[in-house]
Amino acid sequence: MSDLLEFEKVKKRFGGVSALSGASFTVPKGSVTALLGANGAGKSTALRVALNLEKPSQGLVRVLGQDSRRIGPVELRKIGYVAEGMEMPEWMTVDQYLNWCRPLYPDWDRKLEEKLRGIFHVPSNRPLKALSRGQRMKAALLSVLSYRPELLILDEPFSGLDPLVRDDLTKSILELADQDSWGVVIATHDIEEVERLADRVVVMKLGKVELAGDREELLEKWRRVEVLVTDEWEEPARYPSEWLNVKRVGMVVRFYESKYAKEDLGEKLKTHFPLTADPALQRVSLRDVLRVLTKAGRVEVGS
Ligand SMILES: Nc1ncnc2c1ncn2[C@@H]1O[C@H](COP(=O)(O)OP(=O)(O)OP(=O)(O)O)[C@@H](O)[C@H]1O
Repeated sequence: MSDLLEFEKVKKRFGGVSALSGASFTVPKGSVTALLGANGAGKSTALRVALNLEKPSQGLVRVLGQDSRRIGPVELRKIGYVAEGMEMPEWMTVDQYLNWCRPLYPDWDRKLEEKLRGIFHVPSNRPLKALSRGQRMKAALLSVLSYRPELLILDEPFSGLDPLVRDDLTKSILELADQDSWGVVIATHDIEEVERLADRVVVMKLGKVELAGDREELLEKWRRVEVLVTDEWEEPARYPSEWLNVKRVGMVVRFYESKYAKEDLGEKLKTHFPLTADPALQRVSLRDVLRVLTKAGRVEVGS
């Protein structure tokens, strides 16, 4: 099994609301997959279906190779789930909470727990209800990372946290991701976090997957192109549909090529800019790709 999580044409309806409308994507072993999309795109629902907190109305979700509707304690011991605003036993102190969690997980790694405590500095004798948002998130992550889950499912874990806390959390996750053959799926609006953490992206829109794949492969297909035109140049009636956000400012035409292949782009440039010299090509960031696609109405990512 190389995919820890597989969604096959999954639909989920809540009464008249379609939260998932045929979503398909995978989270392979060894990957950190970011689940992106505007508010209401279906990210949390997808993760809840994966955890069997909701049943799919149609389609199939496999989690660690099992139909999500059949997963039970055995699988759940290998899955870590942390979501913003998740319920925790508020009256327990962090120490009591970890003491309570430890025997539930045969793979609990005491050394790793100590190491993470050293990094996170969560006040151990304070009840969970008295912790700040960041401290709560750290306590929650501590309680799942310590049993080295095969699949870590995070729903908006960093929203509203200060940059230093986010750094701590990101580092700990990446450290684990390096060591083990495990996988992470993280629903987020935070593109910066995605750029640092994820090697795969899945972008959802209205319950469907609009774009999915390896981050580097995706970025390799994109270039920002700048062409210097002359007075004789006549603007073509149409540009190739894979050229997005085409703009002319003075004698410069700029656009984003979204299906970059060196020779192919050379040919297209010759056709549309026959008289011009070498164009300037630049690689782009994931943030740019998502911004341009959002503008073109292809996807929505939110903030
Ligand atoms: N229990 C529910 N009952 C009714 N509708 C729901 C329920 N859960 C989710 N929905 C609806 O399903 C759609 C998808 O919601 P979901 O929470 O999965 O989106 P999301 O991508 O996680 O959004 P956000 O980024 O705002 O967290 C929304 O229209 C939401 O209102």
